[in-house]
Amino acid sequence: MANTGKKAVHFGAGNIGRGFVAEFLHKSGYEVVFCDVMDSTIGQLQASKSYKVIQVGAEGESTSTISNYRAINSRTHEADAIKEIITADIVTCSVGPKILKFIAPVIAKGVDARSNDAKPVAVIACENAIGATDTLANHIKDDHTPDHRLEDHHERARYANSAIDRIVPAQDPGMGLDVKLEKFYEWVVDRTPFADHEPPAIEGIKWVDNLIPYIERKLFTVNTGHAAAAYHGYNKQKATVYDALQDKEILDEVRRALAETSTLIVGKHGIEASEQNQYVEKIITRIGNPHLEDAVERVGRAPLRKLSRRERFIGPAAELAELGKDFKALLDAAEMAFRFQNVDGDEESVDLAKIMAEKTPEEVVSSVCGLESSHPLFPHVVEVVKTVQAADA
Ligand SMILES: NC(=O)c1ccc[n+]([C@@H]2O[C@H](COP(=O)([O-])OP(=O)(O)OC[C@H]3O[C@@H](n4cnc5c(N)ncnc54)[C@H](O)[C@@H]3O)[C@@H](O)[C@H]2O)c1
Ligand SMILES: O=P(O)(O)OC[C@@H](O)[C@@H](O)[C@H](O)[C@H](O)CO
Repeated sequence: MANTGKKAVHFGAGNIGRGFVAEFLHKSGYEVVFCDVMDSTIGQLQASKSYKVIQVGAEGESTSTISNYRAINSRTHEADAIKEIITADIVTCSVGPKILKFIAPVIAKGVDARSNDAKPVAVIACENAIGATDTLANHIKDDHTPDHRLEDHHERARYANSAIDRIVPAQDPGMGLDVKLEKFYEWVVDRTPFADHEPPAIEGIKWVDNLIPYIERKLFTVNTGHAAAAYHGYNKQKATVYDALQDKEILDEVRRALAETSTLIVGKHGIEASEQNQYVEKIITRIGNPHLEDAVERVGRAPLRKLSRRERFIGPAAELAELGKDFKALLDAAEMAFRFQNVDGDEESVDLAKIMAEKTPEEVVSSVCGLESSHPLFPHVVEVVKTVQAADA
């Protein structure tokens, strides 16, 4: 791809960062400056001129080569990262929703030092969370920008929420920087922050005026189904999501959970039931891709986040409970998530085990799931927690 002289700074050179975001930025002619905190990844990126993105699926394999990048450790070389942001066209990130607050200070300093005469930098968080860019923007503006610099902050940066969908499993360490992923992708971004400017030219982005139906449909179908398969699978000692879905009982659980979220999505967003059914079928095929080897531990990672109020189980179940509709399968999957404790390498699963051992069921539901005791879902989740605590005792 010809160099257009445009530059993107991307925080998080992990699976989706290298495998999807950087691939599309590269294809669109941007130089990509990766910012990460893992010396090993930064070192490999600095020592190489290119890496490969390998798409796998029933149709076979295809490969793209990513080049024209640099890399900075933004923790140890913060000043260098700030310098790059001052002259960047785009800042993206895929670091995980809980890490946004740690990258906010460096982005805030870079944005604050930009000229108001330049086009505002487009900031797009590519995380699995509703309103992730808003969360990042709030950290940047509220916690790291002086009050007197807020009034014209929008002259220096525009913040757009996004929904990003592509399954990128944990990579075999022998792969180096190369990334194996599925062929399918979807990247939907809110156009409204760019009403008075052209949005940045990035191949593959679908620009929309109302992102909520897209992000909710994605999170409550792809990620609800994925997580349900992973947690049921983990509890039946399955290694991968593919293995889990070969078990008819688990596949039924996934289908039941997605039937519940479909009721919500169809009713709330005016999506045709037949279109949602097709979407569900496509998701079940995608998460069951035998070529991906997606470990249940990766898909179940961070159970405290996944059991939280706006996330893939409690979020839709709470809305269904308010509507008097069925949410049983979502709570069956949540039960399996509560059982995802002390998993090797997963800090939140260790914290979850501690919380489950030390707190009353009511305290668990209010602190982990963020539900008020007056909410109609509350007593049902309390029963789930009681069951898991009794089994743990
Ligand atoms: N993997 C997928 O299939 C997929 C798909 C869509 C969205 N996502 C979302 O993308 C995000 C990242 O997921 P992933 O699978 O790529 O995870 P990952 O662990 O492979 O990558 C995260 C990267 O962020 C880096 N990081 C951590 N703290 C940092 C900091 N303070 N500054 C800069 N970099 C930092 C890590 O070193 C790592 O390289 C998550 O929000 C995830 O939900 C993932
Ligand atoms: O990234 P998480 O931890 O929110 O969820 C794990 C997977 O479900 C997720 O990474 C999917 O692979 C991805 O969201 C597909 O688009």
